[in-house]
Amino acid sequence: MEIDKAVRECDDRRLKTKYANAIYVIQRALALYSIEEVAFSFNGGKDSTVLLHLLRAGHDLSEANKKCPNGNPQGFPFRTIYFESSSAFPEINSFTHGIATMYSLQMEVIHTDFKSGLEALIQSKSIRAIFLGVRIGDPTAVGQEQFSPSSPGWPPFMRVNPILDWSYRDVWAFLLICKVPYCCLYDKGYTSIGSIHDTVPNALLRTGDSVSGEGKFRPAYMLSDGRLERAGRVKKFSPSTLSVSSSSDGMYKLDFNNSSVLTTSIIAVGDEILSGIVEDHLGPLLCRKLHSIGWLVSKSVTVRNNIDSVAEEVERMRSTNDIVLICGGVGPLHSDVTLAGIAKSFGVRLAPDEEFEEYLWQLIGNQCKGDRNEMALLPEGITELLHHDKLPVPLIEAAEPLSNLCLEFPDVCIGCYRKSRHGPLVISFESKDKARIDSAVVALRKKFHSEAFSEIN
Ligand SMILES: Cc1cc2nc3c(=O)[nH]c(=O)nc-3n(C[C@H](O)[C@H](O)[C@H](O)COP(=O)(O)O)c2cc1C
Ligand SMILES: Nc1ncnc2c1ncn2[C@@H]1O[C@H](COP(=O)(O)OP(=O)(O)OP(=O)(O)O)[C@@H](O)[C@H]1O
Ligand SMILES: [Mg+2]
Repeated sequence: MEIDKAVRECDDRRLKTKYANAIYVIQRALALYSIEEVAFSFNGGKDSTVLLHLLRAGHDLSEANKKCPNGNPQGFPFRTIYFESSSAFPEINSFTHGIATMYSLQMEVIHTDFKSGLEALIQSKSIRAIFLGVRIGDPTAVGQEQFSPSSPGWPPFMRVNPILDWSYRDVWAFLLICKVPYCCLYDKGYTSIGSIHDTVPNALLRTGDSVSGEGKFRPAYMLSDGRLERAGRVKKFSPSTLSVSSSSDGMYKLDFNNSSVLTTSIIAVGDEILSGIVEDHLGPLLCRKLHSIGWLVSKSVTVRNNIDSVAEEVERMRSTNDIVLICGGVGPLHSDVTLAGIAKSFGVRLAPDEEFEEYLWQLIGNQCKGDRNEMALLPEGITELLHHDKLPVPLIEAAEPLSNLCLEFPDVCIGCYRKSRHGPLVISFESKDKARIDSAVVALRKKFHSEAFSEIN
């Protein structure tokens, strides 16, 4: 099967993992439901195009596992449903029908609304599970798992989401590596496609510096920050009221000509700021930058380096702001608890992230003594990481000895911070027992070369 071969032969480790997981979900579904009981919901969008080819591969692999006597089984065996609407883009309609012909899909075109169409399908066709190209980050994915029963009030069926954890980047890596056809709108700057009434090309892909009038757009796969996939969806704002451009300092600029101003809050994390040892320079700098691009900063606070303080503040702020910016405590040191606090406020786990792991691997490779997997933990559900070459993860070598030191001296409060991005790491000790501080300092000195320390007070 060409899809399986293309992915196996590519050198994109992350895509291989995502592919293997998606195939596993498909095969699980095919073990739980007979082929007559499943349907594939196809609408010509990029996510459902990925799913079409995964289903082709997944089915072939299942057949291969069953040692199909004819070798390569022919045809696409899944009932396919397409809710065709007069407000869909003509390019989407013709692509969907063209693909149905090209891959011999048994496609049923439904002209009713989703609920009635699904009701009829379930009653008359004994469908029990439907494959969807829903991904985390889609507004409709909230609360969904790879297997999620339909919502209350919907006809009863299992929603199967094999690409739930795929990022925008994974989708494009797959489509390009497998060299499969996709709808031509994606080559014209569309990055996520709804109806003709709510979808325009993504302004972040506009070529040249003009942000108004007719323009040319780069293809969807050129969008570097997948979190902005839906910037071309204009449900809440009419196209005339919002424009997005990127400025020379790399910040995105949103221009509104009405009163819809983005509200943001800033959280600085750091005991050293609250102890008055270090001044917070980043908060005021961010306030100036955000103000200059027209965002309203409603609050700027500093919290202590502990998971609950971070979680409580994030919880409070995220309900009243469009964007919450948090800085400090995101490194690899034992005192860096910001990510754990964010995870707690969203009620999710910290889980190893393959993309972050790969990034760390490229950054530190074999120098890393600790468990790379453990260092690449991020709140589960993050689908996009922004890469910034000038912001490497520093202090990795210091992380493991310092966390061991904390285990050896649980009664001493050991803090770490830097006064500036490139400044030395300051390690502070606090305890009522001066002798314990002295012992901890001696133990710390043993863990590093003497030249590693510039000053000891
Ligand atoms: C096969 C299928 C099953 C769906 N099941 C549900 C469901 O269980 N619960 C729900 O709220 N919406 C369900 N929807 C609706 C989608 O969540 C969503 O509203 C629809 O895909 C339109 O997305 P858009 O507004 O981004 O274009 C279903 C849609 C389809 C095609
Ligand atoms: N009109 C429709 N007919 C059939 N299935 C649909 C329809 N609309 C949505 N779906 C299902 O819901 C999934 C999620 O839709 P969504 O719009 O997020 O993704 P997409 O259309 O595949 O890609 P894109 O995000 O680029 O628009 C689709 O992949 C498809 O499985
Ligand atoms: Mg779509």
